[in-house]
Amino acid sequence: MKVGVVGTGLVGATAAYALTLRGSCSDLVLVDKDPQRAQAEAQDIAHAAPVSSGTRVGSGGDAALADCRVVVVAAGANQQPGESRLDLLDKNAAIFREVIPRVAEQAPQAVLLIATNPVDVLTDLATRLAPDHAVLGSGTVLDSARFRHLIAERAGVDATHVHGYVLGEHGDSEVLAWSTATVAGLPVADFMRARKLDWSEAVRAGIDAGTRDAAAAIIQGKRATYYGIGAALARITEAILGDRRAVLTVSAPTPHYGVSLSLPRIVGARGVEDTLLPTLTAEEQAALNASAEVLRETGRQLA
Ligand SMILES: NC(=O)C1=CN([C@@H]2O[C@H](COP(=O)(O)OP(=O)(O)OC[C@H]3O[C@@H](n4cnc5c(N)ncnc54)[C@H](O)[C@@H]3O)[C@@H](O)[C@H]2O)C=CC1
Ligand SMILES: CC(=O)C(=O)O
Repeated sequence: MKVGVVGTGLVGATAAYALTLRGSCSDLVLVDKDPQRAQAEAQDIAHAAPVSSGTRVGSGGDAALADCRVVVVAAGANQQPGESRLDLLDKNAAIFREVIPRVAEQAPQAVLLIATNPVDVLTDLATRLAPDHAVLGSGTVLDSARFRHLIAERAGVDATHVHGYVLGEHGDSEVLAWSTATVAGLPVADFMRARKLDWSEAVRAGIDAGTRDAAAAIIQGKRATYYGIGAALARITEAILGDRRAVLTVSAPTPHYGVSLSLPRIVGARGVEDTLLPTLTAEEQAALNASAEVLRETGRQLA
């Protein structure tokens, strides 16, 4: 149950911390182009292990990734205030062309879990660079969590009892699939009506903006996001290690759309085990088609 994290900046280190606190794996190895950074993060996180899970945490070069079952890739630049995720494409694609073949060689059995942005386009690229590996991206797992959190606040219930999927790009064109949203098993609109809670257009618009613009707002306030994605990466990793068949909106190559994007998928030992096609309204489906086109167009710029 060994996991590697490549790129131990804010996202990679926070994912490693979450994996350690949750006891997701027995061994964790941190790798970065700055070995001192990886070593220092590993030391710091290792000090959380005796008071949490006992996970063995270390660092090393690429060779330390041998025997990993999952490698989380969070290497690369993050957004500056005002930048979109797609603006990161050129620099992070260059990093991936260098990093992914090395990771694939050192960790031949690993599922590669991509976090670096733009995550959908880089999931496609990593799939091409590591054709013998299972590859998936964190996709909209984080966005779906943001969506659920905001609905839960309005509904006044525990967010773990709220479900709902964000589909398509992890980015500006993402689709909040309201028709999939439920609270305690009820369609969200029915729940709100039954509880006499405000479910006006303005409330829904606020949830849309709060989900779609969350990253920009957090980056404006503290320059980066990392706690939400750290927990999401730990959750996806656990689904793979434990063959949990968890339903998560991860990103993966999707022949129907000709690109990697997020749909609800069953995640297990081989990464994506199956893809679910939710019944969407005509409006949601049109928005998903448009989101796929944004990603296809961005992918063409890369080719
Ligand atoms: N998928 C998602 O939902 C999210 C994705 N991200 C993305 O995660 C990525 C990382 O973000 P942060 O950790 O905030 O950035 P950061 O700048 O804190 O860390 C990036 C790390 O990558 C390392 N790195 C760069 N080139 C490398 C190479 N060739 N080999 C190994 N390591 C290398 C750097 O040394 C640095 O430690 C960004 O692309 C960011 O946009 C961030 C939040 C959410
Ligand atoms: C930065 C980013 O992709 C996010 O927080 O959603």
